[in-house]
Amino acid sequence: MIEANNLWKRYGDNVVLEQINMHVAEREFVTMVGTSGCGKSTFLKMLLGTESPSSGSLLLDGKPISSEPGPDRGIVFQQYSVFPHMTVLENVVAAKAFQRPGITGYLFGGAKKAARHEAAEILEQVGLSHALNRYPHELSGGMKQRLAIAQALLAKPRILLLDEPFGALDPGIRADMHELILNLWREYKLTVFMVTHDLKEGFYLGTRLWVFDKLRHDPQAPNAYGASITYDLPVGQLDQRLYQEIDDSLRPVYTGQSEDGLEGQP
Ligand SMILES: Nc1ncnc2c1ncn2[C@@H]1O[C@H](COP(=O)(O)OP(=O)(O)OP(=O)(O)O)[C@@H](O)[C@H]1O
Repeated sequence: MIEANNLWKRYGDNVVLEQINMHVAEREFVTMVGTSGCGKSTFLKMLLGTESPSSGSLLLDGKPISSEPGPDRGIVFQQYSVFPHMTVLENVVAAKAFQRPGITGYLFGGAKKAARHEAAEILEQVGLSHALNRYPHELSGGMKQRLAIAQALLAKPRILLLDEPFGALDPGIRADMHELILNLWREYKLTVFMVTHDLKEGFYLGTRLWVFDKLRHDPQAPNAYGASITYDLPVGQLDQRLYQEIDDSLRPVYTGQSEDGLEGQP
């Protein structure tokens, strides 16, 4: 469904990503980890279509991903991206209105009624039916992310892009969100790409885990080389030593070597 062929991304002299090659089939759940600034969000933005490759190709169904976000792709960010002056229901109805090409964001009559009905249905699926008339400031962090997920799902996307969506949530709430996202992934038959800083979360949620890291590094010119996908693992095959190796590679000071034991097991 999605493939990258020798994909590179540069911002001026800063090589962010290099030599990315991958194939992802429909309905996979890819989790992505890597040190801060290594280009994970940039990669998601290329999948969304708001950034484009500097060279190489990124294809969806064999065609280059268009430079506009399309209804087949929805995204949820870590920062809550909802309209503060609208209720939960209005937020989702507004997301629906903005989906219509060439429209200013207003719906009238029958279209508005249908949108409200659809919005209420999707809000029930994400567990917010009791909060339709609340404003975002009256919601918890987890509830705000449920709302953002509802907005992203509204267009019935095939691909859901998640950029650390649970990074700001407490562990208990995160566990609830994990169950929600796994249920939605199955129910909506989604293909998911999710960035996380939490390796355990990556292994728990994904069918496949990618680690982004630099294959080559020049201390004199830190921007000369970009990150690639250094591990591409089917998640069912977790090995303690490998887990530790990846965990070590995600620490701020990357030594490249991991000779120590198996402390900090998942
Ligand atoms: N629009 C832009 N213009 C110039 N440089 C950019 C732009 N967007 C990102 N970058 C640079 O690209 C690099 C990768 O950024 P990106 O946000 O993709 O990293 P990340 O792996 O998602 O980081 P984090 O885990 O901290 O969120 C950084 O050096 C960043 O400064």
